[in-house]
Amino acid sequence: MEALTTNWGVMNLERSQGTGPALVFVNSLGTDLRMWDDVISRLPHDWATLRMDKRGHGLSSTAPEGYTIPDLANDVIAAMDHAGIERAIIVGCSIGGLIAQHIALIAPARVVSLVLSNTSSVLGTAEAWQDRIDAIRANGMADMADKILPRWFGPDFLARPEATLWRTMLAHCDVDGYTATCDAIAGTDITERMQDITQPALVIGGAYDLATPPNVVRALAEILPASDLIIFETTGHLPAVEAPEAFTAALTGFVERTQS
Ligand SMILES: O=C(O)CC1=CCC(=O)O1
Repeated sequence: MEALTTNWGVMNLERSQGTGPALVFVNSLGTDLRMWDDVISRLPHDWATLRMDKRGHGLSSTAPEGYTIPDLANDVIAAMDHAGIERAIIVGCSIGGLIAQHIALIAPARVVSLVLSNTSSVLGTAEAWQDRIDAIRANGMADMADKILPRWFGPDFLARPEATLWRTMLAHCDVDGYTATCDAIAGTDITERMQDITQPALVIGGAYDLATPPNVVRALAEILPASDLIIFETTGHLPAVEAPEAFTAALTGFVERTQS
């Protein structure tokens, strides 16, 4: 764990050094950097990794509301600067994938390639996000966590005791941090700019994903100029948690194929 002081508060980072490829991991809404634990522990030991808790998530400070996805992309770039990582493979899940796409647009020289897990160029509708924000303000995160868990996980993982741990992570999320992040997602649609992302991309989906279903993920792969697509048959929205072996195999295969 490492603390990076920013103009909005302190960002929690974790990194490992290595002489191999550098990978930067960006997590989803309501999760913290632990979502990548079971992937990072399976990577070749000489690969360098960096991950962080977004504003209002995990051990990072909660920033005043009103920030955007480009602000969150600049937070990742600041973390890369701090870690001395000039170029990296950016691996993002859901909002993390949206942030990764923004990094490719605003700082293309920093991006070797993209791994876009369970994401799109636009996530949900502004109305649905406002409904979620209103519901959380009225009933709290624990109530929302019960509704979100079946969106996160396929039936196999939902039946396992570990699913409860992920519900707890979500239920403990800071309300202001979580809702400000929902608001940032609600204001974002970069579909028109996707042709400008020319780096190789691996797009990953899950057959049981209710948040970004396979048709949404497939459409993202089709719109990106250079992409491969994998749909996992047993997972939902968080395959890095549900099926870390398969996720890591797909990730390492892609990195080895596209490394330049
Ligand atoms: O919480 C959900 O419904 C799933 C999700 C949407 C954006 C994100 O990062 O996770």
